[in-house]
Amino acid sequence: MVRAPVARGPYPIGSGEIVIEVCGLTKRYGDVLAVDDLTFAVRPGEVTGFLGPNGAGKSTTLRMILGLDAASSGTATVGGRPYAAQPAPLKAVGALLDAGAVLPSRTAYHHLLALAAGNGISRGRVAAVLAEVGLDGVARRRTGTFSLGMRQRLGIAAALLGDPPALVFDEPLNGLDPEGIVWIRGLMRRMAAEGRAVLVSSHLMSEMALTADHLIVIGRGRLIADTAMKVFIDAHSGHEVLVRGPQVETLRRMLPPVAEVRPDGADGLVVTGMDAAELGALAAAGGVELHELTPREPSLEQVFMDLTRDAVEYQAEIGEKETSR
Ligand SMILES: Nc1ncnc2c1ncn2[C@@H]1O[C@H](COP(=O)(O)OP(=O)(O)OP(=O)(O)O)[C@@H](O)[C@H]1O
Repeated sequence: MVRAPVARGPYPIGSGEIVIEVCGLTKRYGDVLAVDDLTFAVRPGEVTGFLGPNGAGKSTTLRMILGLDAASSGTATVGGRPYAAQPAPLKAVGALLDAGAVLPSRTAYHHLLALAAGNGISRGRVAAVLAEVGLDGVARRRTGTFSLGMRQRLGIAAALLGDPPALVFDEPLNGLDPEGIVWIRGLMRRMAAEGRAVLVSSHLMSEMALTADHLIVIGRGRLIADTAMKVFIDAHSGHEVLVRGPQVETLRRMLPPVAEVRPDGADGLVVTGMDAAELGALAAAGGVELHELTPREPSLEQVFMDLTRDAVEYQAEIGEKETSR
């Protein structure tokens, strides 16, 4: 399938080219299988949401992509090479993993300048990325005085320093105020529109629904879903109708076999397999009095929780065993 270009930018867009590729990736920590035979690809021009409950293996996967942890087996590559084989890593992939990992006595400018010098990046890029993240006014301040939101912006400036075609963000919205959240969402969208591949982890579906074009869901280190966000939303929305009234039992007996039904309180039914118009018409034809007829969409958060329930229960069991020791 040929994908339409989403915007002009310095990177190839819509070619379907894979920028980050994970193949059979596995990581064991002693008895813990943190990442289990994971395979997925991150494409340019898209924000790919990397979603999973706490402990699912997201950070471990990102750390292996970035060469910070060695895989037990399998491979993770950026632009076709493992991170360790990148001639200029900051020019291949920019990452925001831990916004706190900055010397507090250094100014923002000198922090970025040291990174640039170590990676063969020009001094001019430092000023450019400080402006991009809105820190140019505080460039000469020590980072120890920065708020979490400012440290997060500095971490993103560092990620952008090498103007890389791939960006990796681990839970970048954690702890941010609403303004910071809106800003990072906008930045991720902008980076993708420029043609970069953006991989961003989160444990909240609601965040991803607003930001990501593509979704990779993991649980217990394993792949659960790898799908376009639109396909995911379409597949999981608009299938329930709540019906209320004094004669819902009569309506229940009139329903065709395609309808599935469960009670909701004494006078309500939740019907799947028929839309509100079909149900309303059926009730009218049968002379059934209705007091409510409401299409309901399960929240994406609910769908995500259903998808990953087994993984979460597994984690809870482990937790219980550990605490009962
Ligand atoms: N250095 C380590 N040593 C031992 N076990 C580890 C180590 N790092 C991670 N783990 C375990 O690997 C599993 C996956 O952890 P990971 O941090 O990758 O998950 P996550 O999806 O990023 O979770 P969260 O959303 O809580 O950050 C967990 O069971 C965790 O306890």
